[in-house]
Amino acid sequence: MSVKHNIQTTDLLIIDEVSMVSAKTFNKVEVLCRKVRDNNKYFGGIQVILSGDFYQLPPVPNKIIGDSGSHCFKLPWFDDCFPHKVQLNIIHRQSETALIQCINALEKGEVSNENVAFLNSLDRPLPNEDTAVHLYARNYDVDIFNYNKLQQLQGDLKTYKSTDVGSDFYLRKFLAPKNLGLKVGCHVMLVRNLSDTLVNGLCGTVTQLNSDSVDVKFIISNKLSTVTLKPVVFTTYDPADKEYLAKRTQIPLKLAYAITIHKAQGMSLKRVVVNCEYCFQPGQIGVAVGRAEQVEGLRVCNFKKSMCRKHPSHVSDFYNNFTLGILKDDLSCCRHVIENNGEKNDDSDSDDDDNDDDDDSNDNTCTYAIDDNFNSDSDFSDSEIEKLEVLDSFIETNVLTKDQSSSQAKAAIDSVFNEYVGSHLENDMKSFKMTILENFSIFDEWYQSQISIIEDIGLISLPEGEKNYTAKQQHDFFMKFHKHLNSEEYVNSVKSTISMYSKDEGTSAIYYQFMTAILFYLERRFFEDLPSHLNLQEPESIKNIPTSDELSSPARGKIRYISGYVLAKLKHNLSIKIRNSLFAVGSESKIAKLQDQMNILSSLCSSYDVLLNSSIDPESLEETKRKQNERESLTNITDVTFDFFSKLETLCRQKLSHINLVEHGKNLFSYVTDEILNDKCLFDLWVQTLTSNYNIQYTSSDNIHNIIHSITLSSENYIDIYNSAVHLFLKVSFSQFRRDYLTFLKKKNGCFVRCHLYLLFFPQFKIFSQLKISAK
Ligand SMILES: Nc1ncnc2c1ncn2[C@@H]1O[C@H](COP(=O)(O)OP(=O)(O)OP(=O)(O)O)[C@@H](O)[C@H]1O
Repeated sequence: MSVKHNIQTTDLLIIDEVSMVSAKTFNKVEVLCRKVRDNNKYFGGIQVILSGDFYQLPPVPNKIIGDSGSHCFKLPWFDDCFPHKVQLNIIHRQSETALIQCINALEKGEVSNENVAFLNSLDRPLPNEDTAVHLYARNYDVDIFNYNKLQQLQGDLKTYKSTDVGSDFYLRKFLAPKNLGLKVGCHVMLVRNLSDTLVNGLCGTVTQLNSDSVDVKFIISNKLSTVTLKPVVFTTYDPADKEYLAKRTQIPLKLAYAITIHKAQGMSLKRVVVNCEYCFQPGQIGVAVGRAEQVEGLRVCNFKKSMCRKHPSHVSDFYNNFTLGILKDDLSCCRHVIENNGEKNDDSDSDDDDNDDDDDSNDNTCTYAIDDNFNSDSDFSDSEIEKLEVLDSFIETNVLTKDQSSSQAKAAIDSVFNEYVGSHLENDMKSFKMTILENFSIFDEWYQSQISIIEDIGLISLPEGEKNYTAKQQHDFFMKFHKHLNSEEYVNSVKSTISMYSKDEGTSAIYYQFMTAILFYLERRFFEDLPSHLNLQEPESIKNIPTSDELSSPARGKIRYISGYVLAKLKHNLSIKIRNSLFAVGSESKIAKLQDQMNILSSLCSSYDVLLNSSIDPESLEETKRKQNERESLTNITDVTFDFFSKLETLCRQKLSHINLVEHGKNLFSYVTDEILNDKCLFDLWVQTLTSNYNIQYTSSDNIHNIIHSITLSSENYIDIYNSAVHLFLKVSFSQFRRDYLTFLKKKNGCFVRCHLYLLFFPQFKIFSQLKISAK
């Protein structure tokens, strides 16, 4: 049955676990129902019941589709559409008072010392712990636990390899694994809705492994049934370009000895081990502990009071304003007509009540992303997506026209985005790029207007038909272009365009940077043919470089912050490699090596609260915390690790100098990388750092061969991580140098406009190899 038919014939829609449904998704569902049913009542007149607990897990933000993860009740039309709210006060899953009280406290983030003592008392082995479900915050830990568990199970391992098409970025977000390793008797979970009874999240046991299918025993409606599962297609669809970003064909199963807390929300579990490490969301530990039915079947590991976060105040406000409202017998009170409310709701990207202004700009648009983020799998089958495309005829979308100017605009977006790949702004820029493409016409309008402004400036300053422009003509152009950049008209045009995409002040500055980079891209098109032998005055050395000891606490805090980012990024990359290798044929030694690297990286980090008690430099920690926007869950480095990175920072500042820039031009980055990687003192410090944090693991029963093997492996890993950590840190330093250099030129050099433009046009200082700059 098609999705469209389902929407047209539904009378009552029940949405459970609504705390995890974002405002953006919820809004799209409302618009879709209204448009498909061609009925102007909320949800096209479908009666909607929401159930859930907003003190449980909040929605997962998805930057790729511009979803900030706001709660659905923040939508401006929510109260109008849902006038009746009912609170269920009787708890049936648990009966033990201490447990119930503790779950409530955890969900609200108001944990008392008694609660802490109670939770700590639950860190003991369970009877039959082998049969318990283990809950973790991160997919990585879940996959590793399942991998180890399957290795321990008797029997032959069979690996089902997926068939993949598309980008790795999206492929790794599918719940169905790349390599599905199974043994007869293993515990698995269905990761796809296949029918009314075979639903996403259903657990069972493998009974037979066939060449291209798997037999699984499930309990369905209190009866045991064996089902043969064949591969199905998982897809991620890009509504802006109307194309698939990724497709994976795989048997819709996943090992289920461990699952994420997100996946477990809604379950009741008889025996459960909750691992609190890396819990970062408000309500997350409460949800995990709340899965247990009895204290007897609950183990809680690695709990710390500091992990309990409070929900934002709008959640408690929501409950404080709870009211049943006026309930009419015929329920006509629940079927409002939208027209009466001034067309409040459309499918603009607004996902909270601050964004009402956006509405007119996007009237009647409806795009929908099939979004496979880390805990929610697409429930649409492949053929259903094709059917969904039919809906486009109902809905006037801002679809990209394929005319030339639009494709040029897209090329501009791609080119500018590429400048940020690998930088700390990459994710933000990617998210903005996706947002633009979703609602392309807003950007395109701005883009076309800027083209005509620059063309005007060009025409005035650089007469058509001339082959070589004089220095005066070029100067004239640069000055006018610069004047435009600083004009109120330009600033307002960018601001108003951005405001149609986002109201979040935190991201606006970054988006502003993106739009201005687009302008430089446009300008560059005029100058591709210009002779590039302009003379530059030689600037003085940029600034004095402080030694590690002279660094101020904000500077130390910044080094901690950047190093934390570098290590987090390396850990993330490693976890992707490990997850992709699990169960791949012949990958055991590779996995062991990568896991060792992960342990080494972890040994360089520490949690914020541990650091606060142990660090000799609490001042710089405060600064790091401020830079991390009060988010203590981000990666922090130990004091010993700090010593290494501050030495690295000093070296970077010494090597990234004007003299080296003049000498090495566009090869500056690779020159400095080689120099630093070959610095013996730095490498010595690295080895000291690692050996003081990390011990090579071997047991007393290991023979000498095994011990030497471990040492060799660890030494290789030390070098691998050294290379990647230095390389990434240097990239960050390099972009900082670029910014400092620009500022310097702006202040000190009369030709700053020219430099400024060239520096921005030619990443990696390419232009300097062509310019005649001489060192003193
Ligand atoms: N009225 C009832 N009488 C007896 N048992 C009930 C009743 N309602 C629910 N239960 C039992 O309580 C347990 C929890 O129910 P349910 O999963 O519906 O709660 P929930 O509020 O959705 O929980 P959560 O949101 O934490 O997942 C289940 O085992 C269910 O069978």
